[in-house]
Amino acid sequence: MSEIRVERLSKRFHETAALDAVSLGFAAGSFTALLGPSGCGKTTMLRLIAGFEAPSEGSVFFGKELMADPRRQVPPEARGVGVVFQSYALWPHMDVAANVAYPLKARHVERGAIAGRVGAVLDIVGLGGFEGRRIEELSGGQRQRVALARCLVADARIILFDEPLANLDMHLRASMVDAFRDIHRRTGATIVYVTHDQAEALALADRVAIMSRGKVLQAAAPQEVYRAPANATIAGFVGRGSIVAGTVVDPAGKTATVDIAGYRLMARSAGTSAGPAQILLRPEALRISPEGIPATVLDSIYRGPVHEVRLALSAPEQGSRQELLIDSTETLAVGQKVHIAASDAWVVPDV
Ligand SMILES: Nc1ncnc2c1ncn2[C@@H]1O[C@H](COP(=O)(O)OP(=O)(O)OP(=O)(O)O)[C@@H](O)[C@H]1O
Repeated sequence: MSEIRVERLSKRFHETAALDAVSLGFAAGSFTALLGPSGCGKTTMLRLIAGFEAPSEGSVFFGKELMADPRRQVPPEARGVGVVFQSYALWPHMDVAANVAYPLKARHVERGAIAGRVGAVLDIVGLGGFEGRRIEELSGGQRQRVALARCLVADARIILFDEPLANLDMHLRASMVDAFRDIHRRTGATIVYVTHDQAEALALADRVAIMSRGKVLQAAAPQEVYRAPANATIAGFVGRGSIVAGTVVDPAGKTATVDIAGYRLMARSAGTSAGPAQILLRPEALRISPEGIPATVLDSIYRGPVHEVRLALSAPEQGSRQELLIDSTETLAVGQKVHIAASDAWVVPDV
């Protein structure tokens, strides 16, 4: 059974509630990224699913089968789950083939069948022909691929990743992201992937679960988490952007008219009422225009094709200074006065 469901799952370590009554389903064959700041409970959730920790309260199901509750705990080795950690947990003195073959040997798979299976998974992770290499002779990325191959050889229907790319440089990370996507396509396994890197989560997963302080704040498709974050914490955590104070002038269902610093624009909303509101503006939806939100350039950093420009809103009635981030193809001078038009905006729900 490759569907996972956790129900009111809690884990306390002394006074710390590492996980706090979380209910979440992971459909068979889905790829979910658990995303959130350090200490929010991502690894704890993974360890409870794998069986390395027992719940304080609540339960873990694989399909209809109960894996764990406070009274019953199916041991990790009986759950049929593959786990890949950021520390590769390989045997450095053994060669690649021996490391990858380990789960098959533990299951007493016939010797003749092992070499073929090992060769096949090494091909999948791009290490065909590396069987005889010693682990100590491999780069970090290659080691991570061996760990992945060892997980795949066991044919697990559920694969759990705990920050598997955290120790790799940017270039290697990009190539491993491709490898993970490929593996998900090939195996159809249910994948739960822990990361605190939002770009990785958005690129890989078909669903992102944003966690904070032991709770899941929002679990939705990457596009939805980015375009329609359920609250200001998520908006600040996923993608670049600015949350500014505005006023909803006309709620009108899913497209509200809002006023920001005296300029009116249309904003998507989940249903809001008239009055003060927080508005999320993403840099790619903003541009310099003859008419728009009045602002002053604070600084400008060249980031490849565009300049990332930080602006102060000219809105004396708002009291505290409010900032806006835009991507501009033009070079702008510090202190320059401009107007900003927005092709998209989101009224952040009040929670
Ligand atoms: N074995 C433990 N004993 C005591 N406290 C723990 C233990 N494991 C985790 N915690 C605490 O539980 C909370 C959640 O930890 P967890 O490792 O799940 O967070 P995380 O989101 O994976 O963080 P990171 O991104 O830093 O790995 C933290 O406050 C942590 O200190």
